[in-house]
Amino acid sequence: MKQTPFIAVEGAIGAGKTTLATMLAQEMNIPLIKEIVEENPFLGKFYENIDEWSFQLEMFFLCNRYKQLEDTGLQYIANHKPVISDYHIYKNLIFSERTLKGVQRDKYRQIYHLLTDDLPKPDIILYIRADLETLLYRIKKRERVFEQSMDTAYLGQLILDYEEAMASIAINEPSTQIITIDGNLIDFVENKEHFAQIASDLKELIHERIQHT
Ligand SMILES: Nc1ncnc2c1ncn2[C@@H]1O[C@H](COP(=O)(O)OP(=O)(O)O)[C@@H](O)[C@H]1O
Ligand SMILES: Nc1nc2c(ncn2[C@H]2C[C@H](O)[C@@H](COP(=O)(O)O)O2)c(=O)[nH]1
Repeated sequence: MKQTPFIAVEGAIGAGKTTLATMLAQEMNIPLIKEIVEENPFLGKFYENIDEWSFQLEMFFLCNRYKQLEDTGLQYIANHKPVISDYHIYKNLIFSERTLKGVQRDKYRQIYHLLTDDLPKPDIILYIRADLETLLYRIKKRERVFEQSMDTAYLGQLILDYEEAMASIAINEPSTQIITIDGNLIDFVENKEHFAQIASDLKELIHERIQHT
C-alpha cells in the first residue's frame, strides 16, 4: 500500500528548494525534512579550497542525509504518513561526481550505494529548474558569507549535472514522478497565485496516485 507520498524538492544551489518545501509543508500540514547547512563544519572550508575539503564535506552530507532518511522511513513512510524533504539523496552523487577525484571518488561511490540503495526514495520530485543568472541573484540575496565567492563555472556545471540527474532518475526510477517548475518565471515567494498553482498541482497528483493505488 503506497497511499501517502514522500515528496522531495530538488534543484541547484539557490533554486528555492528550502523555501518551497517549507511553504508546502505548512500549506499541506505535513512534516518537513530539512538538510543541515549552517551547522556543517566543512562548508566554509570547502568553498575556500574544494580539493582539500571535498571528501570530508561529501561524507558529512552523506552521513547526515542517511540518518535523516533512515529516521524518515521509520517514523513516517513505514506508517504511511506523508512527508516532504528539501533534497533527494541522489544529490550526493551529483555533487561528489564533480568535487571528488580518483580513489576518493571510487570509494565514495561504493559507500554511497552501500548506505543509500535501500533507503526510501521519493514518490514525487518537484524539480526547480533555474538558470545561472537567477541562481546567482538568489545566492546573493540569501547572504551566506561562504557562498558569495562561489565559482560561477562550478554553479554552471551543477545546473547541467542536475538536468542530467533528473533525466537519469526519470529513466531509472520510473515510479518517481517529476514535476518541473520554471524557477526563472515562477515566483512562489512573491506571487501567491504562483504558489497556489504549485500546491494545487501537487495535491491533484497525490489524489490521482491514491486513486490508482
Ligand atoms: N521563486 C523565487 N522567487 C524569488 N526568490 C526566491 C524564490 N525561491 C527562492 N527565493 C529566494 O532565494 C534564496 C534562496 O532560496 P533557498 O530556498 O534557500 O534555495 P535552495 O534551498 O534551493 O538553495 C532565498 O533568499 C529565497 O527567499
Ligand atoms: N559539495 C556539496 N555541496 C553541497 C551538497 N549539498 C549541499 N551543498 C552545498 C550547496 C550550498 O552551498 C549549501 C546548501 O545547499 P542548497 O542546495 O540547499 O543551497 O550546501 C553536497 O552534497 N555536496
